[in-house]
Amino acid sequence: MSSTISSVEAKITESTPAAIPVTIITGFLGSGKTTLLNHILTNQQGLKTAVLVNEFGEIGIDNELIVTTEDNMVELNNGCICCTINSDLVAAVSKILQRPEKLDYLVVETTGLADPYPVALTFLATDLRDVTRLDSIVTVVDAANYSLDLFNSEAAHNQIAYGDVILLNKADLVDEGDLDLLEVKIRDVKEGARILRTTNSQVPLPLILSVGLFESDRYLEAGENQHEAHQHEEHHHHHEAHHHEHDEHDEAHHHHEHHEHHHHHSDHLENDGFVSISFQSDRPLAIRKFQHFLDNQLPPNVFRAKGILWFDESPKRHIFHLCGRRFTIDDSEWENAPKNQLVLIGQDLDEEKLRSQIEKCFCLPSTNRGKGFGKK
Ligand SMILES: Nc1nc2c(ncn2[C@@H]2O[C@H](COP(=O)(O)OP(=O)(O)OP(=O)(O)O)[C@@H](O)[C@H]2O)c(=O)[nH]1
Repeated sequence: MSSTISSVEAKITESTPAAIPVTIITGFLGSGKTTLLNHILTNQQGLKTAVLVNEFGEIGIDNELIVTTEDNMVELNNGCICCTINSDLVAAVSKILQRPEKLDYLVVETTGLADPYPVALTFLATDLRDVTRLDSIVTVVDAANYSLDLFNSEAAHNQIAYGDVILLNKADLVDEGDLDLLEVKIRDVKEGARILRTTNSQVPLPLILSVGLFESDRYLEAGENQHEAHQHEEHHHHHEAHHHEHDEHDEAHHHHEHHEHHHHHSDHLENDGFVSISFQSDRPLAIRKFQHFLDNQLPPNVFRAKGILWFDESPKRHIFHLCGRRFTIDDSEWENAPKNQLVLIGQDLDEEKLRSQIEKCFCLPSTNRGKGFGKK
């Protein structure tokens, strides 16, 4: 480590005695980020932890799925926090820090399509640097869907490249040999990566929080060279720099090359071609029709879906997750009036067709439920 870098680090430490440690949780769609967040919130005892969640999709399903009961969660649903040094993110964090109660830790969960680099930079290159200390970037990898991630998304690649700790999650779904192969692939993207194998993101918290793993020098150097003059293009620059770092690796190389020519800041809002379609209704779904939709109509380009579902046949609140080709539906209890909320995320989706197919899964309004026709 050069003396310049050490002095930059020393300066950061010195100038921020009461800085709140921040961990960024990143990882591709459905990899287990919210599961990790819940694990942290449940087990980080005695510490006041605030969470900031950025979700891809118009309806925030995650706020229904995160275990916090206190008013310590902030959602940023309008747009992707990864796109730039983001004033919304700065404002949201500043607001959390201004609360009267003392805060011990901040965890930021990015969307599955976010590049963690600009998120990290937002903590390093704005006023936040005086009040926060970026502790680590934790990347959750879905071991059952990994190659697909890498193939389809530049963000997925960067999440691994910038992860200080990488959780090889969903180890229960993959056999040992495949996990070994995956580790090799991940080390191709990030040499010397700290990889931990997990199921349900259950990692001992001392291994990921307050670990001081984040190497601010890498980010600050990039900032010095490229960021100052073109604040809005740091994302682009980053990819260029990153490209050089990894151009030995064919998969990553092709991938990056493709984006390098087409990547422009505003394009990134399209999130590597992923789009989300949201559905809400206060009519119940017919279980057989929805099952038929899942089994026979759901196209393979829907990569991720999540929802809080209400079935006509069941008094329960059902939590629906689809990651790749696998889906689960779990039971819980309604705390509010039942309704349906569903988000589908994928590439090249035929929105009109999907909307019409889902619409057909809802029950016709019945008179004894007292709802008018077409009521939404
Ligand atoms: N079998 C299995 N399922 C898991 C594991 N970890 C998480 N899941 C499930 O995977 C689904 C997605 O998990 P989330 O934690 O919501 O994933 P996420 O990364 O927050 O998803 P997005 O916010 O949509 O990107 C849920 O159904 C989880 O219960 C695991 O280790 N094994």
